[in-house]
Amino acid sequence: MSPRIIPTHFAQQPGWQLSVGPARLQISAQGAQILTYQLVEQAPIIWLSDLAEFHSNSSARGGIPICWPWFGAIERNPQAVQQMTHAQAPFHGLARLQRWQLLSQATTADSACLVLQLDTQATPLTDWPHAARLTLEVILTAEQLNLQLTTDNLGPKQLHLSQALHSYFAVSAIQHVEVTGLENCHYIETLAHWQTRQQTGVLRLDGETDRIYLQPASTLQIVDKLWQRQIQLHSQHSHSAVVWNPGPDKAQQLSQFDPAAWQRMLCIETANIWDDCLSLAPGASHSLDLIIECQPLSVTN
Ligand SMILES: O=P(O)(O)OC[C@H]1O[C@@H](O)[C@H](O)[C@@H](O)[C@@H]1O
Repeated sequence: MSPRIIPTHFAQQPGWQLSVGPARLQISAQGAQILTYQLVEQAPIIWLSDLAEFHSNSSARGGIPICWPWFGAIERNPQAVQQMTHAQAPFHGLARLQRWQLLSQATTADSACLVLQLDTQATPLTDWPHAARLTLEVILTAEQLNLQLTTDNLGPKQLHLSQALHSYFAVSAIQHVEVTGLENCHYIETLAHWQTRQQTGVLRLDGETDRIYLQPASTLQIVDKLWQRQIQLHSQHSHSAVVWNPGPDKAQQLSQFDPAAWQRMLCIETANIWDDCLSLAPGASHSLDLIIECQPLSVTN
């Protein structure tokens, strides 16, 4: 079957289903949020909560929400980012709360490409009165998912922002997973007074984890021994990454989240945060690139 893009809905939210060879992807116009990504007859690569809800003005739990024009709590961002909005600013910014516009869609013999846009000059954001264009280009092939998130500063002043592609990955069981590519990196331990620490060896998770890694390798891997597979994240123009898992206690408080689901997911968020925030002069633009691919462990190890 040749590559396809089919319009669909997630509850009342418009979206699209992309298929290329064995690769399947679903994306919603709400937040330009990728909801699912997997290869047919294999376990999902991107995790979507069984309890996910699809509403306007909010994001579904799972997939790849886009955090922009700030990441996390506004007060944890540099002053310059904070000054672009007000104190009541919602967690993870405004982009995931908006419905994005479809700019283009196309297929080739071996790919499907969809481009969504949020233009704050055409449709101003009341909590962030600046002119910018945010564009997500999604290119799906049989082997890879390619994402490019571009910010263009359309206004007359410097733009200061933080952002992340907040990817939720599916894992067999969190205790059987290792993350490589973070060895020796410094990280901010947000669960211990935001202290700076240093990673020794590969990362194994055994409970709540919420860390900002600084200067990670450009390729990170989730090595899943039970599922005998490796998910690779190749990034460009990102020098920070968040690793998040709610663990058993926080899982009970999360919206749209089965309390046991923390054992089956892991977020690795490809980011520009902390001392990696963006500062864009008038007319300047920045593209954050992420390629996700999944291979059997026997091929790579
Ligand atoms: O529930 P939200 O707003 O989608 O956020 C989920 C998580 O997102 C992560 O990026 C943060 O590091 C966590 O602290 C946070 O809990």
